[in-house]
Amino acid sequence: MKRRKALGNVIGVLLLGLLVTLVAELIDRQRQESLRHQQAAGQLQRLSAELEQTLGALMPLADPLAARLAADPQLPEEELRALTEPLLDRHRRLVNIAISRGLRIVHVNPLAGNEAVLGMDFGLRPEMMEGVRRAVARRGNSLAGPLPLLQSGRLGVIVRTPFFAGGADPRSGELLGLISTVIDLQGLLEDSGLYDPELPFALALRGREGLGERGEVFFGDPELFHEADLQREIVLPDGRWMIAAQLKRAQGYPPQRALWLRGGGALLTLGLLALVLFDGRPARGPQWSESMRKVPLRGFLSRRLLMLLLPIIAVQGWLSYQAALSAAEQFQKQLASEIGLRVHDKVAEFFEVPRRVLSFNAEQARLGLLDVAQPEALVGNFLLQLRQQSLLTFLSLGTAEGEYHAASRPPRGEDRALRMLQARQGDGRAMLLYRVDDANRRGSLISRGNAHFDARLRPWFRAARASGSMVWYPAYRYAIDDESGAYDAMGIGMAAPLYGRSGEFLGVLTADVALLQLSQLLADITRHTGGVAFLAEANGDLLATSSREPVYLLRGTRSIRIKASASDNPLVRTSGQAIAEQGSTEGRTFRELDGERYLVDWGSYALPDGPTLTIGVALPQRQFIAPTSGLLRNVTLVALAVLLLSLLGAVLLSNWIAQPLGTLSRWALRLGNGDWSGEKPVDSRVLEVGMLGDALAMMARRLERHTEELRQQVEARTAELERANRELLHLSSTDGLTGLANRRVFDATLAREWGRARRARQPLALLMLDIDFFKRYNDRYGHLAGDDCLRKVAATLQAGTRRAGDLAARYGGEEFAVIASDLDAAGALALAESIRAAVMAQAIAHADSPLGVVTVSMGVALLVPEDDNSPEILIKLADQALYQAKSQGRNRVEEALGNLAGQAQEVG
Ligand SMILES: Nc1nc2c(ncn2[C@@H]2O[C@H](COP(=O)(O)OP(=O)(O)OP(=O)(O)O)[C@@H](O)[C@H]2O)c(=O)[nH]1
Repeated sequence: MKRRKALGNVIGVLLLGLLVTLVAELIDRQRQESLRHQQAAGQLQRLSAELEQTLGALMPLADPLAARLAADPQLPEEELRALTEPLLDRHRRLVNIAISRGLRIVHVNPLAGNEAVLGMDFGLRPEMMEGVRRAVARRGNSLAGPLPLLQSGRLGVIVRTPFFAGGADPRSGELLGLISTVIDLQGLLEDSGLYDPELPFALALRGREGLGERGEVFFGDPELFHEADLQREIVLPDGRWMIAAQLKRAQGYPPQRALWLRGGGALLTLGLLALVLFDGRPARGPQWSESMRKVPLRGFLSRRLLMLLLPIIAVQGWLSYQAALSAAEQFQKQLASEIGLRVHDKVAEFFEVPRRVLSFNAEQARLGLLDVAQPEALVGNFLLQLRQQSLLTFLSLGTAEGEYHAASRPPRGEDRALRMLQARQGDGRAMLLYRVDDANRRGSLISRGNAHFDARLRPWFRAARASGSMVWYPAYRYAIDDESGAYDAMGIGMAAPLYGRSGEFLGVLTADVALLQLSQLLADITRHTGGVAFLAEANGDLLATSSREPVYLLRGTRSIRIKASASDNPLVRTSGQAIAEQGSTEGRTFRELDGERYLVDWGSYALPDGPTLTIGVALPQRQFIAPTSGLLRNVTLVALAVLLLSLLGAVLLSNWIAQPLGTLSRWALRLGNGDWSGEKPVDSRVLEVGMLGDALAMMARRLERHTEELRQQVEARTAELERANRELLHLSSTDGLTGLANRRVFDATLAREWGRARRARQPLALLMLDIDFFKRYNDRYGHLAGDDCLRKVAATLQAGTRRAGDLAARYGGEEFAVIASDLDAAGALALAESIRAAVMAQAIAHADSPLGVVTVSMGVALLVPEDDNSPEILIKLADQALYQAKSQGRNRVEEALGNLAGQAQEVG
């Protein structure tokens, strides 16, 4: 029975352990799943933003060309080719560029494979007119498609850039034509990371012609829109696309997590099993299986409560710990993302400066508001702009003759007053640096720099010349030989070629920012984080670091770029190496450095129309660990507190339950031992305990009453028994007829008195008495009268023997005997005589007796007990004497004379 119960407990615990483990695993799986969902949502958001950005960067691609065509609509085919060629070269996702005059396409690049497009009229292609109309109505870029491309059958989106008749306000002019830039959609998706089989979700896109959810599905499985896990909107310049994502099936639960969880569950189960198996039993001993040791209720309850509470607390603690970990993880990612985002914003803001400034100036030049022939006025204008743009380092013009006119803010040194730089042909293109006063007037000459500065050899000039349009040029070291080293820095910026009315080349405008400024911005962002942020080119060459280490080395006049993975700053170097190892354009990883763990987070940033850069951020993990460890510590403390409170609660509760029961059981024990004193010791408010106390009290009262009754009954019965015993004793020692001692008592008394007399060496007398002619009496008066006569003789005998040492007994029939101690012969004879006389004196009528009354004959014997005599001899002697009395006439006393005399003499 007990064994079966123990087996049941073991099975119960195993099932409980299994259940707890399964539930914990289920919760963890769900948590993992929701984490995966969150991560996917974040990834989709990032990639969608990337797509928006990539599209956004491609949209204004044809703007400079449009500006050029607006100014000069009749450019010959070769010039058109020269203008479109660099665009196609720089942007690998461009499939072709087509230019229409009015609505008829007059130029397409490349021509090979696109011959069908040439001469095509949009007016005759209604499916294309929609996008064209939108662009014309907006008087700006519009995104059309996606459409299957005539050439490849692949999907392409088309940016329609209309251009209008020029003048002061180009917005009012009539439509001159359109530039159609065809972009490969799949390539676009690849660039933004959306076309990647490794993505954790499947994708579909809808919203052809920017119609959003009303538009057709043009990419992926349309079904996805019905059962999407995630949806997002992609905002286009004149419409929307919708993106739907469905999470791919999980690759399975991480086996390590399962191992941990199941191991924990198994340990918990083992712990519980140990508690159950050794609950209240000695660990070993012969009685282990025979009997269950009794355990106090308090201990029993405490253990049971703990058995119940411990798994709950353990599971609760574990879940809280996991939640805290997850919160910490979220916090960590959020912080890293926030800093990444701020860096990203700053970088975007930084690179927007040269683009904005240059676009403005190029537009001014196109409108004839900047006159290259008036360099003084031009530089004055530049200085004004420089004052408004604190990030701008250079705004310059390089003329077709190699002259140089610039306004500048020196990136280094104490003296940051604006400078005016000029290298004129008249001066042999010697570089002169002047300080500029607040009114933008030329001040003192600071330095004579390069002896023969030729703007045409500078990278910005060459880039603009090569592209024929506004273009980013690669980062380069400034070539201003300033003695104070104020220009010992690198710059990056945009350059745009300027053309005259008749298309003649006038020079190159450039707006440039010193990368030192960017380093400063990055330093501001990461100042209190203990980490670094840096910007590098796609090949890893550093552009700026928040730690402001040099980003290039000088070898003579040559500058050698430093890669992030070779930076002097160990953290930048470690991060650069991590990024190089991973080889992806964005990612997140952890790296150890000097015993500190860092989160390295990087992403790519594509300059609009320019190169793609890498933004890296490395943050020490203690930044995240501090709040996290606080959280974890709190969770652990709370779990411990709950554990202690549970222990205390279990003990208190057990005590509270066990204490009154203990008192009651001790009381019941006292009651069992017959101690009725004392009142009910417990007055509990708990119904069951109260009832038990009342029941025990009632039982005690009943038992007390019952015991008292029993005691009284026993007392009465004992008294009765004693009386009966006494009566029995009396009856067994008394002759029923006469009330004298019977023969048994006579025999015992004689033996006892004989012994006593022998010890005292005193004589013992025996008197034998027999009624004379009693047969006759019976015969005459009847047997009843005979009995009555016997009683009367006995009463006389009793009355005559009142001494303490005398015993009168019925010897048998009508014969009586008297034992008399302490009497000599004379006394014995006298006693006999008095009895005889007393009987006769009673005068009981006896008609058949010679005297007419009842008489008695008596024989007396007396002996001092010796070795040669005995009680039997004494009886015999008395009997002989009686016989003599009978034979000598009756009614007389005879003595056993011979012996008696001798005896008496001896005694006397
Ligand atoms: N009524 C009555 N008679 C008894 C009792 N015991 C003995 N007897 C009678 O006593 C008589 C004794 O008679 P016997 O021994 O012959 O002697 P006796 O008639 O007394 O003559 P002696 O002794 O020679 O004088 C008998 O007849 C018995 O029946 C008794 O308890 N009650």
